[in-house]
Amino acid sequence: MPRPLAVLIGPMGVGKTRLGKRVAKRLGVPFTDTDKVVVAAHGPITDIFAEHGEDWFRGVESETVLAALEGDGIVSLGGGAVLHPATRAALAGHTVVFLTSPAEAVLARIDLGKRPLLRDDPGAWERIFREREPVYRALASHTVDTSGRPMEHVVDTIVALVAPARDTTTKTATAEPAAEEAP
Ligand SMILES: Nc1ncnc2c1ncn2[C@@H]1O[C@H](COP(=O)(O)OP(=O)(O)O)[C@@H](O)[C@H]1O
Ligand SMILES: O=C(O)C1=C[C@@H](OP(=O)(O)O)[C@@H](O)[C@H](O)C1
Ligand SMILES: [Mg+2]
Repeated sequence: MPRPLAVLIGPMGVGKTRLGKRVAKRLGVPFTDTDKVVVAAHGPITDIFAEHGEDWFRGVESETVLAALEGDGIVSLGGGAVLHPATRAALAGHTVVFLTSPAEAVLARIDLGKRPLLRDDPGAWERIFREREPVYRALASHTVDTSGRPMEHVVDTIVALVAPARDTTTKTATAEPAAEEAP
């Protein structure tokens, strides 16, 4: 059964989407951003929050994450996906990379208009992060600070963490038929 090489978690704006895409490209594996899947099916996240509320979004988000965990490659979650118990349970046993960054670095980078939880109160980032941090840490197999260096360097770090798992998968896949051919 396929499984992701790594799942990227962490608060809003740390780079899960951008870095995940670049890591997948570098490794030549598929990339799934669960927010993008939700948006493709239901429209912009700000509109979903306004029309259906956060709880509805979290339900759809969790179903989307569970489906993505049945696939391969790199999977990036939305920052609050780990709030859902089913998502947390499903992440057990996966390679989970917690991306983190100081608040100042994040708030300097992101488009607040696209993040409904921060748009009217950017100071909420730090508060939301502190609330969720124990959950991120509990789920993480690895933690990577994405601030203070060029994105490609952060990509290098994540690739170095994740590539050995891909190499093992490849070797196992090629080794099995050879073993069967032996007398
Ligand atoms: N290491 C980095 N250095 C500088 N900018 C970054 C870095 N990582 C991400 N960014 C920028 O921060 C913004 C938010 O990134 P994004 O991938 O959407 O974060 P997330 O998915 O975690 O919310 C984007 O504009 C992205 O280009
Ligand atoms: O932290 C959160 O609760 C959210 C993070 C967003 O994703 P990113 O973390 O990719 O920005 C998006 O899922 C939604 O706006 C809610
Ligand atoms: Mg994202």
